[in-house]
Amino acid sequence: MILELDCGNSFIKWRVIDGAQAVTVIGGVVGSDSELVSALLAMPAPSLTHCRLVSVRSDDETLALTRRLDELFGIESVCARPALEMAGVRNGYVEYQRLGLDRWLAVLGAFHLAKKPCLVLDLGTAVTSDLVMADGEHLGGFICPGMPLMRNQLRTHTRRIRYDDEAASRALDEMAPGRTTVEAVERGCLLMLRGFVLAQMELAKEYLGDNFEVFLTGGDALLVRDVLPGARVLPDLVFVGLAIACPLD
Ligand SMILES: Nc1ncnc2c1ncn2[C@@H]1O[C@H](COP(=O)(O)OP(=O)(O)O)[C@@H](O)[C@H]1O
Ligand SMILES: CC(C)(COP(=O)(O)O)[C@@H](O)C(=O)NCCC(=O)O
Ligand SMILES: [K+]
Repeated sequence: MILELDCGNSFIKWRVIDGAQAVTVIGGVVGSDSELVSALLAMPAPSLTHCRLVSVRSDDETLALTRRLDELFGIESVCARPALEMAGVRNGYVEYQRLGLDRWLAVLGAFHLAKKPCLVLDLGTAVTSDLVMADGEHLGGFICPGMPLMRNQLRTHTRRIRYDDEAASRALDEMAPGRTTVEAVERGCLLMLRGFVLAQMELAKEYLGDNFEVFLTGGDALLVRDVLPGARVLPDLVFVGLAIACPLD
């Protein structure tokens, strides 16, 4: 059994796959290392043999987690590393090491699945967009704040915008002009996000032509699915790239 981890800025996405069949046995989303450990300890006897992971956290944080996994389960972790070129994709960053590893893996996964030009949108703490041409050349991309960052900026940098997360989730049931603060902020931020992804579609047409595939991933992917009807929504896209970047055989 292989443990796979995608350590983002807010959450750790984890899953255990049966190495032989590459079938997901169990998985989830947790908020901390300790929650991950609890979830893993609660699993019904899954003998973990390997771990592979991608992290956009600090090296110290990542090391602390891999040490704990080694202590508890006796498994060594293989971490995805930056690369200039891999699986037919050429990293477009001026300094390839600086491209977020979650972005790199999502791009590798998308190009592997599409085998044609791709626009990759990842909606997490931050929202990222990456463009890849037909020949695998990664053109670079864009980063903007995601929903959690937008709402938290408003809540912490104004005096009178205050509401809790539970109210926030209800506010998006409709998109009419907000009649409460929570509705006004949540719907306003969501419109910004939708505007961003639509702008990316226009850019992608300009740079990639008309025949490109759109991939949508990250915890908030579903919030913009309506405005991107042709997009492939793949919550596990980073894991597709992780398997390419860290083969275990
Ligand atoms: N099961 C879930 N647990 C946590 N967050 C979730 C879940 N489903 C959707 N989300 C949303 O996903 C967002 C975080 O996305 P994610 O891709 O995990 O971010 P990151 O990779 O930056 O940690 C949050 O804004 C939250 O609204
Ligand atoms: C842009 C990101 C913060 C996105 O992180 P996430 O929202 O997935 O937690 C991450 O990919 C990152 O730290 N990138 C390094 C900077 C860059 O890609 O240019
Ligand atoms: K992201």
